[in-house]
Amino acid sequence: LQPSSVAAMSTGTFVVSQPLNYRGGARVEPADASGTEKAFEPATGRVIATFTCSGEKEVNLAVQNAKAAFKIWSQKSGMERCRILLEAARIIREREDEIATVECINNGKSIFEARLDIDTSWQCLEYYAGLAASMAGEHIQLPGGSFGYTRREPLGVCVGIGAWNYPFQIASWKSAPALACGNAMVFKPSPFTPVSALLLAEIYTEAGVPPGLFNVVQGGAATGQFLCQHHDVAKVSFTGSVPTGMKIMEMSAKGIKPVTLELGGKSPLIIFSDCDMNNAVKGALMANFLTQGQVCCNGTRVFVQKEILDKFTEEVVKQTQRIKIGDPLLEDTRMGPLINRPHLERVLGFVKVAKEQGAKVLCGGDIYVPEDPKLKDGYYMRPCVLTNCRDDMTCVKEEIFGPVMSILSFDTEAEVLERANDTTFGLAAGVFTRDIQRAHRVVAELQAGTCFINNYNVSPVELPFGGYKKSGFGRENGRVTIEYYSQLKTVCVEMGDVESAF
Ligand SMILES: NC(=O)c1ccc[n+]([C@@H]2O[C@H](COP(=O)([O-])OP(=O)(O)OC[C@H]3O[C@@H](n4cnc5c(N)ncnc54)[C@H](O)[C@@H]3O)[C@@H](O)[C@H]2O)c1
Ligand SMILES: NCCCC=O
Repeated sequence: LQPSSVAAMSTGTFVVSQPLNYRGGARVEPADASGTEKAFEPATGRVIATFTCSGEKEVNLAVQNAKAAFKIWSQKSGMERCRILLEAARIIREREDEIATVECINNGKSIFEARLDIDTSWQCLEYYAGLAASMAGEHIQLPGGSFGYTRREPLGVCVGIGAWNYPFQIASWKSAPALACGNAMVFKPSPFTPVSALLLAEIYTEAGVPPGLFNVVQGGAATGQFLCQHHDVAKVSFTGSVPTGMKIMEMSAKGIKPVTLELGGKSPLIIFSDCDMNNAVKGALMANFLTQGQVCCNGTRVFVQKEILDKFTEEVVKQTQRIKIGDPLLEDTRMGPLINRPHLERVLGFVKVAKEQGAKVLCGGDIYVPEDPKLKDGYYMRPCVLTNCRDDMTCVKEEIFGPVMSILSFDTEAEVLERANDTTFGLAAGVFTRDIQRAHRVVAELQAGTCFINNYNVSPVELPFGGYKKSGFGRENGRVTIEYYSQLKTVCVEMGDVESAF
C-alpha cells in the first residue's frame, strides 16, 4: 500500500502487500494465526490481499498494548486529547481522496459516496474532540457543608467490531468517542474489508496518540470471539447482523461487559399523498440505493398512499433506471458492485422468491455486466423496484441488504402506522408529508431509533444513531454516546465528624 499513489489508481491495479495488523503504533504480522482470508476488489473480482487471521496470542498482544497505552492516555486532560483528535481529523480531511479510493476499491461503493463517508468520519473526530475538553461531572451540596461530586471516567480497553458496508466510517464512529473519553481500542474490521482501518490507525499515530492506543486485528468469528471473551476488555461495540449481535451479547454477558449493538433493519418509509413528490422520489432512492442498497437503516418498505401510488411508482422507476452502474472509481458512477459473489446471489435469490410470491419486478433485479472488459467478473446487479407487494412476503419482512425496494400501498395514517411497526426490527423510519403536525404525530408513534422527516439517510454526526427492538441498543454519534464509553464515579465527601451507628 503506497498511500501517496493510491489516489491516482484505477480499478484493477491495487494490491496490498503490507501487514494488515496494527499494534503498538506500527503495522505487524500477527504473532499467531487462526486461518487465512482473502480480500477482494468487488468491481473486478480480483484478490487484493491475502491475510492471516489473528489467533488468541495476537489478540492478547493487541489488548496488552492497548492496556499500556490506556495508562498514559487516560491521564491526559480533555484538552490534550482534544488537540490530538483534531489533528487526526485534519489528516483524514487532507487525505480524503486517498482514503476514499481505498474504501471504494475494497468495498465497491462509488467514489462519490466514499468521499461522503470519509467526511462523516473526520467530522465525527472533530465533534468528539470538542466534547473531550468539556466532559465534566456534577457537584452536589449535602447537609452540614458536606458535598459529593461525580467524575466521568473511561472504561479501559474497548473493542470495536465492524461490518463491511462502511469500513472506515464504522472504525471512526467507534474510536472517536472511545478515545475522546480516555479509552484505548482494539478494532476488528470485517474480513471482507480489512484495509482502510489501517489508514485510520496510522493517522492516529501520526496525530500523536500513544503507541498501542488504537490497534487493529484481522479475522472473522474466531478472532471476534477471542476479543469478546478477553478478561481485560471492558466494553464491546459491535456493528453487524442480528444473529451475530446475539452471540456478542451472550459472550459479553459472561464478563458483565457493557455492549453497544448496531444491528440490521427493515425500515419503513411512509409517503403521504400531500408530500412534495420530487423530494419523496429522491428520498426513496436515497433510502434504498446508497452503497448498492447495503445500508442497515435503508427504508426498504416504501408505503405509498393510494392516491399517488401510480405517479410515485412511475417516477421512482424512471429515476432508478437512470442510476449509472459501473466502475466505482469513475466520477459519474452512482452504483458499484455488491460486496461479493455469494452476497450478490443471495440478493438475486430474494428477487426470485419475491416474484414467486406474487411481486412484480418493475425494473432491475438481474445481473449487470458492464461493457468495460476488466469489470466482467465484478458483482454488479441492476437496482430493483418491486410492486404488488404484501406485508407477508419475504422481500417485505427480511433484511435483503441489496438494491431492492418494495413498494406497498396504504389508505390511512392509522393503518400505515400499524403495518410500519409490524416488524421485529426498529432501526430507522421515514415520513414524507407537507403536514408538519402529521409528520411529528407519525414519528412519535414509529418504533424506530432514528426517524427522518422529509429526507432519508443523512448522517449528521451531531445526532445520535441507533436502534429499537432487535436492531440493537446503545447509540453512536451525538453527545449521548459519551455515556456509552465512560462510567460515572460518585465521590461522597464528609466535612464533619463520623456519626457512627456503633
Ligand atoms: N446498525 C448499524 O449501525 C449497522 C451498520 C452497518 C451494518 N449493519 C448490519 O450489519 C449487517 C451486515 O454486516 P456483516 O455481514 O458484516 O455482519 P456480520 O454480523 O456477519 O459480521 C459483523 C462483524 O462481526 C464479526 N463476527 C462474525 N461472527 C462473530 C462472532 N461469533 N463473534 C465475534 N465477531 C463475529 C464479523 O467478522 C464482522 O467483523 C447487516 O445486518 C446490517 O444491517 C448495521
Ligand atoms: N451512514 C450510516 C449508516 C450505516 C448503516 O449501515
